[in-house]
Amino acid sequence: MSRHSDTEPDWDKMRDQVIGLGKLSLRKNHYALLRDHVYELERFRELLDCCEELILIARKDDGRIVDANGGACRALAYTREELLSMTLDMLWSEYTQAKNLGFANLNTLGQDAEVAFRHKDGQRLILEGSLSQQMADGLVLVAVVARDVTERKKADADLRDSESRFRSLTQMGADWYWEQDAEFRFTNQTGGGRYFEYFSPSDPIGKTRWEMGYWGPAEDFWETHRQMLERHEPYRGLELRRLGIDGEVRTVIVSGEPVFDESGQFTGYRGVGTDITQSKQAEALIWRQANFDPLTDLPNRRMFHDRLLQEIKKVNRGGNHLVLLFIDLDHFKEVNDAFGHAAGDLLLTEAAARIAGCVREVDTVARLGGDEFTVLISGLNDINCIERIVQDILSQLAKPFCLSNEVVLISGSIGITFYPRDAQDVDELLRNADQAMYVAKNEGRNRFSYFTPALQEQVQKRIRLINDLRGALAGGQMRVYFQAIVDLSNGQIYKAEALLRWLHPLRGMVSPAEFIPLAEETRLIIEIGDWVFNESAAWVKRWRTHFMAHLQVSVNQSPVQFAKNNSNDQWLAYLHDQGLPGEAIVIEITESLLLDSDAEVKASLLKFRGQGVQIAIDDFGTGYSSLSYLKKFSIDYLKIDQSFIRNLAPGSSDMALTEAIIVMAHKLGLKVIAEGVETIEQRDLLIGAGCDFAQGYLFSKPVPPEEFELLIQAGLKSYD
Ligand SMILES: Nc1nc2c(ncn2[C@@H]2O[C@H](COP(=O)(O)OP(=O)(O)OP(=O)(O)O)[C@@H](O)[C@H]2O)c(=O)[nH]1
Repeated sequence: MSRHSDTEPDWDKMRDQVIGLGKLSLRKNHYALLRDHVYELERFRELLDCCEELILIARKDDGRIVDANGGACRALAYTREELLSMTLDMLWSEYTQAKNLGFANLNTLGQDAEVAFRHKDGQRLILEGSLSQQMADGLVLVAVVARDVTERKKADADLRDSESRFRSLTQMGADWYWEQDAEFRFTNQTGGGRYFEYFSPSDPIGKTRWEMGYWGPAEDFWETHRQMLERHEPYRGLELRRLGIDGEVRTVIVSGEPVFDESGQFTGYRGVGTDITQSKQAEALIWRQANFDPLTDLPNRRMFHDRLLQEIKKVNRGGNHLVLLFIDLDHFKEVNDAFGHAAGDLLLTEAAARIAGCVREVDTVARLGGDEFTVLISGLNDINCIERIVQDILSQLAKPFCLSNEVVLISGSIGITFYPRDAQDVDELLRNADQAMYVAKNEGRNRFSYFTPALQEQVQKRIRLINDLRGALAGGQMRVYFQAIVDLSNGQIYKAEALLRWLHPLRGMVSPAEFIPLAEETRLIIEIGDWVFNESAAWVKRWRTHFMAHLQVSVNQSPVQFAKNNSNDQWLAYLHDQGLPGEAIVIEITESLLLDSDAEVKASLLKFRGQGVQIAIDDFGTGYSSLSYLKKFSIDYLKIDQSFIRNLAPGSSDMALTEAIIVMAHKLGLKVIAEGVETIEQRDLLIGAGCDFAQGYLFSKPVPPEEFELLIQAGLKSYD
């Protein structure tokens, strides 16, 4: 142990503080020299403690730590005392292994190496530094001088990770990343998938964007864009197009932002690009499908509506007249029925082309659906030339259509309306054109009709009537009248026809000719027809029970009612409920029903007949008067139309026709009823011709059921 005074240092203590070798090499008799060394060492020690690097000295053999500086204490969170009580492998788990390998697994002894130490709290610290061996007093010491690079390594790894993520994402996706210098020339481009293969040269490096064949949405686009670049402004979603080597235009979206260095100096732009060609194409396809008719390639109803609206706005801003033509092909259904839907399609396509050929490019020809087309003609100074255009369309449509192996003749009916003369808005204009077209149809087809104020009045009246008709049944305004049908052999009432009457609260009696077509069109006839049937059945039941056991009532059934599947079943069920036999009822149908007939109509008629209900053909002679179906559908009665009876005179053609019908019907086993018999002469001629039954004013007008009942009771006064 050494002695010491106040002025003299405590050598024993100092000796302990001297780094590493001090303790072993200290000699007291070298005091003066030593004192200088000690001061020097103390300063050195302080310096080493302050430095951020870790310094650890340990015995190589057992790894015991013999010295540690302040940097080591701070980095590892141990006090110096703690460290001096530890071995190196407690901090560095691979120490023993590294030592056994002669530290060969470290880069090289004495050079920068990277080792993992353990922090006091268990965390892993990456140290980068050197490892050296020293000899002191016969001992081999290992000196670790290192820096804690954990944070830096982590930041490097994060950066590498994020770069690799970015790289793999840009490689995988169709988007790309680009950089430009201060002259807006590309310096880098990454990603883009196959996009750049569409262009030659595909490499943009060294070029500006406008040198690469892109074009923008407007003619002066590049000028404006370059001005913006010069102002170093960011941009988003710039849509550009470029022609690819495959001849297809490709669309890209580009976004960019200016880049500045640390001194605030502008160094260029960087940004991203996306090829949106496919989505643009899909968008265009969807738009086309939504706005064009796929069969004829003409604008469809929706597009037509838009264009009509635009044209109306132009007229409202002071433009010329606007003309709307509504074209419907005549009897087009027959083309489908006779030659098939595919042939119908061919005809529609050809008709579309012919119509389009009659008007200017600027006019809109559209297909609203089915065989309906519209033409919008705007900016006309002289509206008189419309008739020439319409005539041209009609004659083009009337020319033969060659469909595969067939030559088909067809025609069209056209309605014409003017804006603003005929309507206030799109819907009204279209509706009026449609109405005018219907007038052309009703007047015989293959012609045109203008929409006129009278027509407008007619249309409004029609709309009012339809509205009133909707409430007529519930409002108790409907009546069933009965007209007697007499047996011409004895003048007795044998049957009656049930006839619908509408007693309008304001207009009085509305003619069936006026409201029945409307009821059919609106399908109100189904409900009304059921009511007529039920009423008729109820009355005939009463009359059969009290007055005339064999009385039959005929009820008219329109094709619309036939089209409703279960109408007939319902009627038969009602008869059954009333306890009435089928023979009490005759169903009157028109020839056209049989002409258009399908298997369902036939089945339906057979079902009636199966229940004893008889079938009569109404208005015979006015339609096709085809004989074949009379047999095919097992018809019971023919009703000769009153137009033949009206002019019945000996030797007249109507007389000849009437006689022929009667003979033919009898040969086929059918009975004949003459309609509209008004005079005794007509009656006698019919008796002479062998007609079975007759109805008409001569015998009785259609009368309310109560009156008809009196008729049955009283017998027919006019028959004598
Ligand atoms: N081939 C074909 N037929 C169609 C198409 N769309 C609708 N139709 C048919 O076109 C027909 C249109 O008939 P309508 O206009 O009602 O009647 P029409 O026979 O022309 O008789 P009128 O118009 O009274 O002269 C219907 O039979 C539809 O089934 C289509 O795209 N292709």
